[in-house]
Amino acid sequence: MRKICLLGSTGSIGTQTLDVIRSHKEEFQLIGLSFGRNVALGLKQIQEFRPKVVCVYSKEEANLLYPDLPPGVKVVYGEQGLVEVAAVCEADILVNAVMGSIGLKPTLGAIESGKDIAIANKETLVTAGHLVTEMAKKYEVELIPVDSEHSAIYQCLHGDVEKDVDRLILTASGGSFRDRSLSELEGVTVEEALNHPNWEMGAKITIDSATMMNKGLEVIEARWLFNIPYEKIDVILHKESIIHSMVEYIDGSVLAHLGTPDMRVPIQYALSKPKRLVLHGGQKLNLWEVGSLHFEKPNMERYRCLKMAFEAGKIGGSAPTVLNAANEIAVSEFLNGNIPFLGIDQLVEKALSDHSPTSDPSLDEIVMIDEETRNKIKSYLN
Ligand SMILES: NC(=O)C1=CN([C@@H]2O[C@H](COP(=O)(O)OP(=O)(O)OC[C@H]3O[C@@H](n4cnc5c(N)ncnc54)[C@H](OP(=O)(O)O)[C@@H]3O)[C@@H](O)[C@H]2O)C=CC1
Ligand SMILES: CC(=O)[C@@H](O)[C@H](O)COP(=O)(O)O
Ligand SMILES: [Mn+2]
Repeated sequence: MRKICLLGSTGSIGTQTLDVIRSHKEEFQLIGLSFGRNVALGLKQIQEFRPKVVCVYSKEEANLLYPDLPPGVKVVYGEQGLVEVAAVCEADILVNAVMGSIGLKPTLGAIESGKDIAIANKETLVTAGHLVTEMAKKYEVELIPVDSEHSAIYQCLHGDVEKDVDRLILTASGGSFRDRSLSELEGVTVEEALNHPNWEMGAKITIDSATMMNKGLEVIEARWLFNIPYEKIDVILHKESIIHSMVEYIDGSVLAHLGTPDMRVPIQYALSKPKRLVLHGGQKLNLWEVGSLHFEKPNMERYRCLKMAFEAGKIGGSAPTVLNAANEIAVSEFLNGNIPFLGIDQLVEKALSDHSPTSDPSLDEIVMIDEETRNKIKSYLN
């Protein structure tokens, strides 16, 4: 029985993780969970799964929970609470499915307490990949990818990444505006941007897919998860999202992972690997129905966020921290209707050009630079 702690239980990845746990009760037990402000859903989850410890956004949400809380459930809150639930609870594995760099400290805390990390929360690896991977090595825990592309690569990897692999090839759907030119993006609405062609996901990642910042963050995520240089990471447009990513070996062989777009597959594999379990309610891939698959080289001038992510990744140090923090705020401003869609990459570009990167930043430096960047973006808007 694998004991699981889940951060971000009310979100897209969180609810699908609970589906997996629910459908394999003989394999998995939920020990701790966290959510933010969705008390109504969070309470139902607590009543169903009876975790020992729960973290919510603030004291306000904790107070809303108390009257209906089953006996024996401990409630904590805030950033410190997230670290506590991730580190203290007696789980074997942490599923980190919160959105944003708020996931960094709980990840480090869980690693220090010896838990493996099933990581969906890519922003944590983007903002501080060097710290997370160093610490995982030190405490001998595994970082297991949940992101579909990285899970695909993980499943295609055999042998020595350094010696045998020529390239990782990340597939990209192109997002909601893939059939429009840059000039056609002026005035697009939040609703249009949230209409992803292949995946149903949380709002922030859906906007990231539309700007292709998602793929940029995934390039940086791949660099850290697989300890591979940027020169060996490529992105290819593949509009069907059937091939989830590929590994090209030095002998020219390319291994790919295919499947219908369903995040429960990589979530379940991260929890059960190397064992494979039946995906209850899943749809098998029917290639006759799919018919053909398409591939295209992305135009870096069209997908400026992807270009900036490659550049920031190659600069390294604190540059990816700035890229990520600026993007988190810019996306939230777009979702709140305060800036146009095309304002997102402009704000990220400005934040990067105003920053002098520090090499090998410490945790304190990362936290400071992340906060400074968020404030800077808000000041540009004022
Ligand atoms: N959705 C997907 O298919 C994929 C997602 N990912 C990655 O997984 C992560 C989660 O994505 P997704 O599930 O789509 O996101 P959602 O927005 O759907 O869910 C986010 C979860 O995090 C909680 N949360 C958000 N902010 C805070 C905070 N400040 N403090 C505590 N909890 C918080 C939310 O709580 P509440 O709603 O209760 O406020 C919710 O439970 C992201 O990093 C994303 O990039 C990666 C691959 C695929
Ligand atoms: C499901 C998943 O892993 C997402 O990150 C997905 O890849 C988004 O799709 P695109 O970024 O390719 O549009
Ligand atoms: Mn992905």
